[in-house]
Amino acid sequence: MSFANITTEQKQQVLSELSAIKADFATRGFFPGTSGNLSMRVGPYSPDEFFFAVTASGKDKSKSTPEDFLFVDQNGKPCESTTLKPSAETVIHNEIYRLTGCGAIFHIHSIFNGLVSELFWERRAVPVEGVELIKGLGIWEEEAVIDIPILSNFAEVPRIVPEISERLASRIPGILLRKHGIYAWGRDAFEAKRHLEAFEFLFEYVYRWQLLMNRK
Ligand SMILES: CSCCC(=O)C(=O)COP(=O)(O)O
Ligand SMILES: [Zn+2]
Repeated sequence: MSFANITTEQKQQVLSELSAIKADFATRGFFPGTSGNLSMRVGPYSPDEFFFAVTASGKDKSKSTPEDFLFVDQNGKPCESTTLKPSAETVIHNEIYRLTGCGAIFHIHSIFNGLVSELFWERRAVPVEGVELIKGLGIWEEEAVIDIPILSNFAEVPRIVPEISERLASRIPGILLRKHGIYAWGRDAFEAKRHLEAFEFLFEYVYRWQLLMNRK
């Protein structure tokens, strides 16, 4: 199966879903200073061969243009001739697709995800206990207790990749990079968006709970 076998309709469907999510996230202030990146897979999947649309690097993600996305392969190489550069963090998307076979991955930077990543850095995970919105991550047990993994962040993005396979926890659909941002994924864009929103809610909840507990 090569990229040439993927139909124009399949590609258009992915681009239109991603554009809608990008516009929605932009109105919510999820892309400060051009940060963040989004991707969605298209066509069949095997860990050795897959294709996805990803945001172009360094763009103002609150703007909608015909140059917002490009298609890349499992090595992060563009599938079509283009002058666009894929997100500088495409290698992270590649590794998450390779390990999980998921259908979409969304990454944003926020004050709360940055703060909790530092607050809980020593334990390398953000603990969340019994908060209802854990169900938004697809974990339905009563009073669930979860640990959201925090990974090292490096300016040289490929250095982040080895830790992903070491730390990715099967039931938690996301990883937090220290003082950087959250990567959330799902079977499709709907699920990845629900996971991202649930993570962001839980990060703010945990942060505020810590403040309450530690007030004098
Ligand atoms: C300007 S934010 C620093 C890069 C980053 O963390 C990010 O999410 C955006 O990078 P991209 O190459 O995807 O635009
Ligand atoms: Zn980032």
